Amino acid sequence: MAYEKSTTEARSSSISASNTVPVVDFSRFLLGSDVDKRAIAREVDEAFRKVGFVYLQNHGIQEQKVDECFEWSQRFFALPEGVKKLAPHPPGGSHHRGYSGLGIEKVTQNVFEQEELAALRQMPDFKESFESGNVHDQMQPNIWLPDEKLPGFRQFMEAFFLDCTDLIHTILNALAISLSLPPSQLSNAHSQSLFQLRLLHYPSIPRSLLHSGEKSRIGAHSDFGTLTLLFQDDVGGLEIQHPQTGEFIAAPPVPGGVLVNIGDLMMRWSNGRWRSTVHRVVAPPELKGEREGLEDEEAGKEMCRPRYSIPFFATADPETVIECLPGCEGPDGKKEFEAMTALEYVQMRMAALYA
Ligand SMILES: O=C(O)CCC(=O)C(=O)O
Ligand SMILES: [Fe+2]
Repeated sequence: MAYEKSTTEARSSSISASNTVPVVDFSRFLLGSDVDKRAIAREVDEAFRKVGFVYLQNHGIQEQKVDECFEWSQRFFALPEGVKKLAPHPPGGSHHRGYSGLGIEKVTQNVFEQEELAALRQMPDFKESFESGNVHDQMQPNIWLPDEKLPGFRQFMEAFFLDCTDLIHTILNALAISLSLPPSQLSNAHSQSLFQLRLLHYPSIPRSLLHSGEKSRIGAHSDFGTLTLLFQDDVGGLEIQHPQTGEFIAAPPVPGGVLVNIGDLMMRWSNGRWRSTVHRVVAPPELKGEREGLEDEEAGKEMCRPRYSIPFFATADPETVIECLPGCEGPDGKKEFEAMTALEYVQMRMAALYA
């Protein structure tokens, strides 16, 4: 099954994104001189200060591998439900691996009250997901399908995990350089690379259900780790909340680019210097001609295309004490957040996701 490449319509909308979310050519960091590296580190720092998101182009992960990952994702989600459930996500939020079917997860923003969470889960996100992590992660071991159900899937995901891991460590080096810290200081605090590769599938759904709010693709939330990479297909629908105006603005796919954003843990660590920006996935923009030839009634039921995305979540080593990084203090030396370990923080957030 071929992964369909971008349409002209989706490509043209990417122009508006670059007005809001900066696009940075990361090859100058990967291959450039020390002067180039510092310049790019400054650009990334500025993007994270202003928007919390940046598109990196020429990021070093081959486009063909990203395409292949989307193809595997499509193959996985096309399997019968009964097969996908042979790799079940365990109940609860402490072991975040394996397959979650439609309507299991409800992404929430800062809702820890049990009753309120229960109410929100009446309208779960209309998506299914598969999570995998580091092969050395003993706290959250991977949960794979029996290999014969999708031969090659596990091998590919384990390799892609390493590609994404390398990119995360390189971005962390850029961030350390931007703060004039020893270049590997942040990377060293992620030495165990206890990261999470997530395959997401938002099935086709009537547009009207997304518009009316009866169903959602992914509700407004911020990510809770340090950094997230986000690969998206050409469908669109991702929106980020503009930090100044509060308005949600489209963050469509930029061909060949990966979207990178700051999570809550990094926001705390940087004393609020880098923003953990709220984002969501809504109905995608309509393609030209999509409604042509439809009667009004049918048009109302018009289906949104299915969407696939691949987020990769990074977090710091569990024992890392997250307290204001040198150089990030407020004007009067003020630290906004109390120190806590990365583990304490992540456990608090996960518990709210799957109670
Ligand atoms: O599917 C997307 O584009 C966004 C996914 C996301 O924000 C998440 O999984 O945290
Ligand atoms: Fe997210």
